[in-house]
Amino acid sequence: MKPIIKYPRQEYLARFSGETIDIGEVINSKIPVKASIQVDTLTHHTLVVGSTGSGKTHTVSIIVNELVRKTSKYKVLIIDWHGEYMKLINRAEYLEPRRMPLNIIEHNNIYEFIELLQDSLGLTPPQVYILEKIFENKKYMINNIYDLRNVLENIEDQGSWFRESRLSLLRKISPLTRDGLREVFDAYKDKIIDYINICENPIIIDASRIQDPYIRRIYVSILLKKIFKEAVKRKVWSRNKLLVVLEEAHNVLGRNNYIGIVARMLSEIRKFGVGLVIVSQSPSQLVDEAMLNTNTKIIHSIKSLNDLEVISKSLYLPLNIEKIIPYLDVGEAVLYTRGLKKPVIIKVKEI
Ligand SMILES: Nc1ncnc2c1ncn2[C@@H]1O[C@H](COP(=O)(O)OP(=O)(O)OP(=O)(O)O)[C@@H](O)[C@H]1O
Repeated sequence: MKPIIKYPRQEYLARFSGETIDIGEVINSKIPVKASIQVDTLTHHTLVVGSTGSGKTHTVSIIVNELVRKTSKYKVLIIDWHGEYMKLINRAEYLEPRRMPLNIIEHNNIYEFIELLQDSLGLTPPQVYILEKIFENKKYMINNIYDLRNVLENIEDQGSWFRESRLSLLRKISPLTRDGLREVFDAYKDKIIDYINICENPIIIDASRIQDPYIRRIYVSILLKKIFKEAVKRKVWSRNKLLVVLEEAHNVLGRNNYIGIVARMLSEIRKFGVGLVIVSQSPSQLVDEAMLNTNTKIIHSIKSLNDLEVISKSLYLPLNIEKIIPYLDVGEAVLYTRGLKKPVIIKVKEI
């Protein structure tokens, strides 16, 4: 049973510059005040955490809807892990992954592709070696994942270690070539960047349509890599910014299973106008970069001691706020963002 909790009388000391979006109200403040986030802060990344059912998806939807209502400066892409956003986002463009297929083998970026497979499929050094040798050999014309599978099936073994590693590599790659995935991983050219640029409304990519979470993770990682690389290479979102919502972020930014290229880009990507909203149930499972590189933090109710400890340490939370976090009601959260002197407890508004 929830104990009776006395919320502290809150002093709201804020100094914002530029445009802001309102996401709710400060609870128990001396005078009624809106809980706001500076629009410019969004490219400095946002972390939204909380136990299941605490209100994360709802809060992210409010941020997106308010942002789109307030300014046309941002494009929005939601990578929807569980397919929860469609009904919550105003005027969203909804896409299944097979309508946004990815060209996963890019010859000018082959080592990055191998690294990404290494992280997402858990490849061993011999398996990485085999992939490098295959791609370095001009004899093989590999344009898609099916060509790669063919080469792996037919390449001559150079000893027993090679055979063993080749076969287990084949077992890891084969799920990507299953029926129904051809449209997802076999694009001649990626359409995602052009689509983001022409689309006026928030885009939701419903990753949950890829049923196997192992393959979903690979799709999401490759999608993020494409967006980040494009931002760095062409500075496409330097003026028109892009907000990317990454649900269930521990799947690609998990402490023990992160995708290296995505984690590394967290600190860099803001310079190129891309802001991430990292959403997860468990902050303690996330790589340190996710805590360090997020300027805005929204913490819904958290029950686990490990998670509480990570949050308290990174925000220097005062004890009277820290001890309330496990008992916050659905939709209530601790907000800390640039422009606020100290974290405040808020009630996120209804949709
Ligand atoms: N601020 C709010 N005002 C009113 N209702 C809310 C608010 N926040 C969340 N809810 C309701 O609480 C329920 C759970 O919210 P939500 O799905 O956002 O939680 P969650 O943390 O994303 O859960 P999960 O981790 O399971 O996806 C939903 O029915 C939602 O409509």
